[in-house]
Parts: sequence; structure tokens; C-alpha cells
Amino acid sequence: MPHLPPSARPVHNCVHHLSVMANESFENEGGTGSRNSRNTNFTSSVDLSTSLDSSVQTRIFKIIVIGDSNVGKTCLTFRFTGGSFPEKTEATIGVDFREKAVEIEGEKIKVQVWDTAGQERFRKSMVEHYYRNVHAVVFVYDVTKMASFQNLKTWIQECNGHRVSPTVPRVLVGNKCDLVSHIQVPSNTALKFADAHNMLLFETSAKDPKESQNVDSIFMCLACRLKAQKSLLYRDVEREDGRVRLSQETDVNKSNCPC
Ligand SMILES: Nc1nc2c(ncn2[C@@H]2O[C@H](COP(=O)(O)OP(=O)(O)OP(=O)(O)O)[C@@H](O)[C@H]2O)c(=O)[nH]1
Ligand SMILES: [Mg+2]
Repeated sequence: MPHLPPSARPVHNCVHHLSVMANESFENEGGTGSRNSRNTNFTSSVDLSTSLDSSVQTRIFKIIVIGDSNVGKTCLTFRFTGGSFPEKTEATIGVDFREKAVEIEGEKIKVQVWDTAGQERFRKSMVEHYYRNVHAVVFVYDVTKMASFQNLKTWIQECNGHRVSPTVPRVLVGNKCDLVSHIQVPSNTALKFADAHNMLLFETSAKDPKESQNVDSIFMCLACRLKAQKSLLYRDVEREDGRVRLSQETDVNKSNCPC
């Protein structure tokens, strides 16, 4: 089980439920900004170069969680952002939007988790929004339900069909490992599948409190990777227009990503 480095610690969390989508990736002291959003709380709009101009802006990483209905997507996102297992959940309609502020290597980052609906009838009108400007994808299956593992192919196809770049990190999560005597998906089968699709595999339980650090690791691992990737992007911007100066280079190998 991966452990979090001291520099990748959660510092704050909050939860929003959205009926419309916000899809930009920055926040400053005046509030979160968004393009193409009908939510009046999300009004400003900046591009990458603007977001680099101010040191008070907080970067936001958009991570979507997808998979069959009932696999535990809501419970996993709740565990990460709220630190507990919800007593009762209902099928997600559209998307629930949660976020948590974390600090990675001295930078405060907002991890914005999009908890999507697994049921087709609750998701079909929203699918385009899920994938727009996504930074990372979490595919979830239920280790006690083979069908949810077999359906991953369909979820991956959908993701690819929405032009999600191959450079967008993806992880695979087998949930409900606490139900030991009901496990249907062997670890080695899941591992082969994850390897074949260039994903890390996490087997965990949103329910078991002893697994909470492992659940955190799923999202922190992605956040660390994204932070490293974005640092590379910043260097590219610097080369192109000469406006951005970074005092040190960061790359994936030098970061202290928990995975
Ligand atoms: N035993 C066990 N039950 C879990 C776990 N995670 C979720 N559940 C249960 O599984 C059921 C479905 O969980 P949800 O998180 O609502 O599932 P979902 O994937 O969000 O479902 P949709 O919103 O319909 O897509 C609920 O009854 C949860 O209590 C887990 O780790 N262990
Ligand atoms: Mg749900």
C-alpha cells in the first residue's frame, strides 16, 4: 500500500453538488474561474499565461471518477474529500462535485473530484462535460462483481472516444476489498489489465477505515503526477514566450509522488 510523503498532506476540504458543469483549472482570491459555465459563482475566465502571472492563484486539477453504478464511486470520493464513509448513498444523478485542497511540495493545489453517475439514464446528457478539460481519470470496479470489471473496456472506450489525451494519467481502482469472502476479481487478473492499459492498480475499500490512507493515495498520486507534468508545461511556456521564470526544474522522476 503506498504511503503519502509528508509533503503531500491534505489541508482542507469542501463539497459542492453541481447541476451544471465548471471546467477551468485555476482559482484566485476572488473565487474559482470557469469557462462555459452557467453557474454565476464561476464567472471569470483566464488562460494559462494569465494564471501564471499571479502567485496567489491556486491551481485546480480536475479528476473524474467513472465506472458501473454501485461500485462505490461516491463512497470513494466521499472518503477522500470528507474523510469518512457515508452511511447511506443514492445513485448519483449527473455529477457530484467535491474538492479538497492539498499541499504538495509547498504548493497549495485544489483537487476537484467529479463523482459521475454510473447509470446510463442519469449520465447521458452530461458525458461531454465530464471529459472536457479533464486532467486525470479514475476507473472504478467492484472486486466482488466480475461484470463491473468486464465493463471497464466500455468505460475506457468511452473515455478514448471523447479525445482524452493519452498523456492524461489514468488509474484503476478495485473497491470493496473489505468483502473478502465475496471477491470475484483476482488481483493478478486486475494487474494484467492495468498493465495492458498503462494504469496503476489500487485495490482498496472506501468502507474500511484502515484503508483510508490508501484511498487518499489514489488521488494524491494523480495530483503529484499532474503537478510534475504541469511544471514541465510551465518550462515549455517559458521557452516559448520568455515570460515565465522558474527557479527550479521539476519532472516526474524528481517529484516525491506517493506511487
Ligand atoms: N462493503 C462495501 N460497500 C461499499 C464500499 N463502497 C461502497 N459500498 C456500498 O456500495 C453501494 C454503492 O455505493 P456508491 O458509492 O453509491 O456507488 P456509485 O458507484 O457511486 O453508484 P452510482 O452513483 O449509481 O454510479 C452503497 O450501498 C455503499 O454503501 C466498500 O468499500 N465496501
Ligand atoms: Mg454515485
